[in-house]
Amino acid sequence: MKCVSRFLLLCFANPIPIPLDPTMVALLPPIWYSCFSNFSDHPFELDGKLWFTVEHYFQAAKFADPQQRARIYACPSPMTAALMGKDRSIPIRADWDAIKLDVMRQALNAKFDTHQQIHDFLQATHPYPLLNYTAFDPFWGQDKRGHGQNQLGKLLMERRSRML
Ligand SMILES: Nc1c(N[C@@H]2O[C@H](COP(=O)(O)O)[C@@H](O)[C@H]2O)[nH]c(=O)[nH]c1=O
Repeated sequence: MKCVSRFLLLCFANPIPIPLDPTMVALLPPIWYSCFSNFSDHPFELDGKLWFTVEHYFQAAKFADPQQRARIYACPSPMTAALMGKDRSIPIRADWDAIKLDVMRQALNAKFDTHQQIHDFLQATHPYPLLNYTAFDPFWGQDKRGHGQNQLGKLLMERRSRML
């Protein structure tokens, strides 16, 4: 990866690199970074099953109910898995807030262990900050004003630091 500035943020949920300075230009098409989205089509095995996306695994893990887990597992797209995971007509695990970072970490590990190409691409983004750029998710992402915890970006950078 070649960038003219080491301060470029690589944004992947809405993959538009944000130059912090007008002289900064990414030399890769922004869409390439979408492989870091949890919606990306990179299946992996975990807990004895083959999961279509990280989003499927993460949303299913919210529920103790095996039927709801099975429905999310079989969702035809990550968006339908995300919508089903937000359904509160079936209760989520009481300890969800305490475990959700670990669940996401496990799924990301499985994804990047399974797919060598995106593993190498994640490694190649070093030392650029990774930003899950979204106005709609103040926990997993961050908006253009810097509001939000960017926990997904942080987990990806944590995974990347173990590759170096
Ligand atoms: N809505 C959306 C994404 N949101 C994803 O939703 C998950 C958080 O779900 P929850 O904890 O239920 O709010 C987390 O995986 C986050 O990345 N991601 C994307 O790439 N594209 C999207 O359109």
